[in-house]
This record gives sequence, structure tokens and C-alpha cells, in this order.
Amino acid sequence: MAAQRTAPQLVPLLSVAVAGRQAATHLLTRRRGSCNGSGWHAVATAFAGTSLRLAWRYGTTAMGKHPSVRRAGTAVERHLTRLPGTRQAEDLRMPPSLSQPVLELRQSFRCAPPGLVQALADVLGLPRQAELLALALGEDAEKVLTSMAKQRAEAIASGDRSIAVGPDRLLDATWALAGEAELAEKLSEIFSAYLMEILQIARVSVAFQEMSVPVADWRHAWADAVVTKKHVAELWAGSGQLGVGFTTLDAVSPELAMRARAELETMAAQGALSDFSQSTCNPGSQHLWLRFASPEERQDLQRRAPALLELGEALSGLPGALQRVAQAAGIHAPAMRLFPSLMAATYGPGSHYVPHQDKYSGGSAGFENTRMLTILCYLNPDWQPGDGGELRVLATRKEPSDQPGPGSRVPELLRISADHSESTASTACDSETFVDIPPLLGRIVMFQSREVWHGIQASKAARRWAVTLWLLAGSD
Ligand SMILES: O=C(O)CCC(=O)C(=O)O
Ligand SMILES: [Fe+2]
Repeated sequence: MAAQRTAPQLVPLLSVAVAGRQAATHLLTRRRGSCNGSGWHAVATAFAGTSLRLAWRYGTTAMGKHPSVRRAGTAVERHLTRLPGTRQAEDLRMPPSLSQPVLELRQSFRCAPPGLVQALADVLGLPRQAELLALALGEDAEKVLTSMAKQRAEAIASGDRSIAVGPDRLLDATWALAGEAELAEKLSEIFSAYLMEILQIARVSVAFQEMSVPVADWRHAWADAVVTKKHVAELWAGSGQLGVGFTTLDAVSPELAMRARAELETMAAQGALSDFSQSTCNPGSQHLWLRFASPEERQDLQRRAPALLELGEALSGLPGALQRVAQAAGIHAPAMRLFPSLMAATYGPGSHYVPHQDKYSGGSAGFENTRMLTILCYLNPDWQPGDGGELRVLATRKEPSDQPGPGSRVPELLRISADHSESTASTACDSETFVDIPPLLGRIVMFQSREVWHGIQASKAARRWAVTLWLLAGSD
């Protein structure tokens, strides 16, 4: 309808973009104590950017059908799910009786990390089944979850409050004397925020999933030529050093690596880098994202940083090459999806990254992301022994970690049994047994994101540069 395309639509359109950005900011600012949140930064940023573009493209129609901002945001997500190469076949199978918001919720749960979905299932007392959960939450999931949070908060406030109040509990001992209503309100606020964050991550997972492709769809002749059975055996069968699933490959031409480094230096000089990280995990590091998922993004990157695009496209061919070699060798490799985007990061003198695994998600909820494979490429032509900045790969111990992570009290109080990664880590690193890998020009290191404990030794050189590509879990 022509009337829906007039100027007043601008306000709700911008609101959609703002909602997307808010989701992004929320995830960024609530990141506490978690040592690897950058994947979700990418999700959130991607969601915000795509919301804006799609809001402009489709928003007018969406607004006609959905007057409120929340619904408009949902309508944008619906269009997201209809981008080329997405799950249209599933759309066709959807029973007509489910309303659009419920279908969208179901799609979110299908794309979200399993731990998140399990958490919602636990809270609702249902099996972890996307359709059931979407139906239970219905058209106003936020309202249902807020009311679950309130119920649980009231039960605790009127019952044995010592499970939530006191030393080493969610709330400190000053709450012991609080009135029942006041305590219930405080707990309800914390529980709601936690559940909203889970819902938000599930919603942005759709964008991430839909903008990614199966690794087999991305072929690169260079990648097919350089991957051998040795790499696959070290990576997926743990046949290499420490037996933890990592491999190195010195295969990027020094000429390409030098050009890529020069482009990063230029972008850094132009102020394209993030602020210095304030995290205790990697203090002082800076990063920037380089996306090449869509033709527009590729064109843009080609103009700004052609060598980084060339490098990104080449590295993106590695996972598919690894899959093919693994299959031929009878080695099991997990199914993966590629989100075509590199993170470039730089560590100046004194900065480092504590040992961590790449499966940790950002956000205070602290759930696991779906990363499966980390591919790093180093761009440091002048690196010398003594410069620091080595990638330290550590051996693994089987004991559970005795250090509960941030937010771990909330799932407990909400009776969530999900894979709350930081409180239930089933391995820890053995800080005495490790391999240090110099970050040499053109060197690639690949490892299992969920298994391999790794960190960066304090850098002493002026600038240490690396680009990273993360591969996400796909369905077998
Ligand atoms: O740059 C490196 O060597 C590792 C970086 C890293 O571990 C990360 O960004 O998660
Ligand atoms: Fe990492």
C-alpha cells in the first residue's frame, strides 16, 4: 500500500535499528568475566547492521502489519530468515496454525546454542524441543518469562531465602533483613534480566545462522592444495603434540601476509580499531571485524583492504578442505558452518591473553557459543625470539574446574541444569605442560575451539597482528 511508504514510517524504522543496536550494546556491555565474547559481538553487530538494512528495505510493509517496535523487529527477523539459501523448505512445512511470532521463536531456538535452549526448557519445565518451547512462550515470550522470574523470586523471598542471600550467594548478607516484597522485587529483576538476555541471544542467533554457509560451499584452490592428512589427524584425531587437537600450517605467501599487515596498519592509523580491551582476560588488546559475507561487503572490503579480502577468502576454504581430506582418510570431522568474517586483533607491548577456550560466549549469562574450529593467521614479519606474543597451547586436565563463573548462581536459583559453561567446565588447563608457537608471518594455526586451552604470552614487540576465522557448529 502506497500510504505505508510515506515519511512518517521513518520513526518506527529507526526504532527497529535502535532495537537491534540495543541488543548489540546489551550483549557488549553485560560481558563480565567471560574470556571470549567476540563471537557474540559479531552476532550482535551483524544483527544491528542487518536490522537497519532490512528495516529500510522491508520495514514499510512490516510496519503496516506490526505497529509496535517489538513486532516490527520481529518482522525484520522474519525477513532475515528468508534471505537466499535459508530454510525456506522448513517454512513450507510449518503448520499454518502457528502464528508468525511463534514460528520466529521456534526458528530462534533451532539456531541458538543448545545450552541456551536447555536453560529455557528447564525454566519452563519442558523438554528441549524448539516447537514446544515456542508454543509455551507464545506471542509474548518476554511477558511469560518475566512472570516465571517473578514467581520464582516470590517463592524464594517467602521461603528459605538463605539459598539466595548471604556470603557467596547471589545477594549479600545485607538482604537478610529486607522485606519479603523488596527481596522478591530484587530477585525478580535479576532473574528477568538473565532470561531476557537468553531470549535476545536466541533471537540474534537466527541472523548468524542464516548469514552463514555450510563449509563445503566455500572452495578455494589454495586451501585444497595445502591441507594434508597430517593436519587433519593432528586437528581432529589429536595425533599431534599434547594430543589436544591443534595443527600449524606455514602456507600463506609472505607477500600476501605483508600486504594484509600493511592494510591493517593503515586502518589502525585511521582509527578503525576498537578501544583498548579493559577485560582482565586480554587487557590492552584491540580488534576490528572484516566482513565479506554479502556481495556488498566483499565489494567494500575489496576497495578498503584487498589483501585482507584475499586472505579471508583463502582461509575460508580451509574448513571445507579439512572436511574432504578427513572424509578420504576416514577421520571424523564435525559438520561446520562458515560466517564469512575475520577478526583482526593486535596486542601491543605488555598485552596478553590468559588461557581460555573459544567456546565461551559473551554476556552475563555466560553460556557457550557454537564455535567449533579456530583458524588463526599471523602477520608479524619481524618477529624474533624474545619478542613475546607466542600462542601458548596448553595440555588439558580432566578434573572439573572448581571456580564457579559469573552469573552461575542465577541458573542454580532458576533450577537450570544447562551447560552453563563457566561453572561446569569439564576440563582445565595444565599450566605446566604447553607448546609455544611463534606468531610468524604467514603462519596458520588451527585448533578445536571447544577443547583447546590457549592464550597469548605477553607481547614485547611493538605490535603483534593476527586475523582469526571462527567456524560454527553445523548439523550433521
Ligand atoms: O591471536 C592469538 O594467537 C589468539 C587469540 C585468541 O585466542 C582469541 O582471540 O580468542
Ligand atoms: Fe582464543
